[in-house]
Amino acid sequence: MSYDALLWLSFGGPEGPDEVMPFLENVTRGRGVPRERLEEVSQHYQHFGGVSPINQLNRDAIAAVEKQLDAEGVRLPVYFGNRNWRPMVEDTLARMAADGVRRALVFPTSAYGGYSACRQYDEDIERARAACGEGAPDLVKLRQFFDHPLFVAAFADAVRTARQSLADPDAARLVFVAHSVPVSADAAAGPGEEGGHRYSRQIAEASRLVAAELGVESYDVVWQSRSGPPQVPWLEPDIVDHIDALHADGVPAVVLCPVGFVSDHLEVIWDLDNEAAERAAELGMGFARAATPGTDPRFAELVVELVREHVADAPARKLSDFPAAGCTLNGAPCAPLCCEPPARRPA
Ligand SMILES: CC1=C(CCC(=O)O)c2cc3nc(cc4[nH]c(cc5[nH]c(cc1n2)c(C)c5CCC(=O)O)c(CCC(=O)O)c4C)C(CCC(=O)O)=C3C
Ligand SMILES: [Fe+2]
Repeated sequence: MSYDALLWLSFGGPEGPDEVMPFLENVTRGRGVPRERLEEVSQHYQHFGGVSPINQLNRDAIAAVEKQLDAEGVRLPVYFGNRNWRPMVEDTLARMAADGVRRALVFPTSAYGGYSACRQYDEDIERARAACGEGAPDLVKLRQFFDHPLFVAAFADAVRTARQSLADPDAARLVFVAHSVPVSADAAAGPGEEGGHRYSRQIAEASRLVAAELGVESYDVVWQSRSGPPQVPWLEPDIVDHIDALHADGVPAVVLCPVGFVSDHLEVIWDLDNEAAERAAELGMGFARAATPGTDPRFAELVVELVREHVADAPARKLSDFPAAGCTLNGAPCAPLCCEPPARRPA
């Protein structure tokens, strides 16, 4: 099967103070996130002049992928579209259609399964194709890559580098962090034979692989950026509470690995570099945060490898036995009953 473009599909973020609220409204429409939470999160963005780094990080990553495609002699123009902010994927897809694209691969900027990390990108694909109407390009999403050797190696090296910034590197506890999701959403995502929990299991698996690469036997997996109403349970513990718990156990320092993300976007630089770092400082603990892999040259290699693997119908290069799901046509779910949205709560 041949393809005539690659669509880079991401979350999106504001690029100025006036864009913050409209962006947050796009993210949370119909999701029952309390107004107070929105006000609070908008302050995180305003702290950085209303600019999330995510769009520029995506543009930089795309430039690196274009170079890599070129170096490997793969002729595939790359387009950039987002779920929640400009460039919106609907507009990008319309431009692709106008440029004569008939069939494109889609790289979603999330390595994982689950509703928010996988299925919601399928919904974006469906929505953009519906908006495009007659002549919408066919869109084939690339697979989940949480256990790809290049993804794991980039995180492992980033942890090594972060650790070196600490006074006593060997005393630091390794803590993996990913975006929390509602417990019900996690339980609902994953086909029958997995019994749901695809997202949290893949996070645990990626963490295990990175720790193994580092030769670290004991580590933790915790969550960040909880949203939603307080009475709804989300995956726990939260990273800030966890730092308290480690301190109470006499742990002198932490090295955080944001294994759930591919770029140092706002939730990483606020919730980890700001909130978590501040708590560690208050407690007199050493703190270091590993970089995400998006700017590592191996990430561009990984993306091009996923493209080539798909086009050649080659076996997936992966370090775990977990299914390499996520690869579907025109926004279809990756398995029956996989990653369907949990029942929505009224706002
Ligand atoms: C699993 C997951 C990922 C990882 C997978 C992936 O990377 O796709 C992720 C990534 C991101 N989440 C981001 C930002 C936000 N997420 C929110 C809200 C939510 N995230 C959720 C889950 C996830 N989110 C969920 C279940 C909600 C509740 C509302 C809902 O059910 O949808 C909100 C609303 C305000 C609030 O925090 O309450 C914001 C602003 C940004 C961009 C940061 C920037 O601007 O640089 C990125 C990359
Ligand atoms: Fe899925």
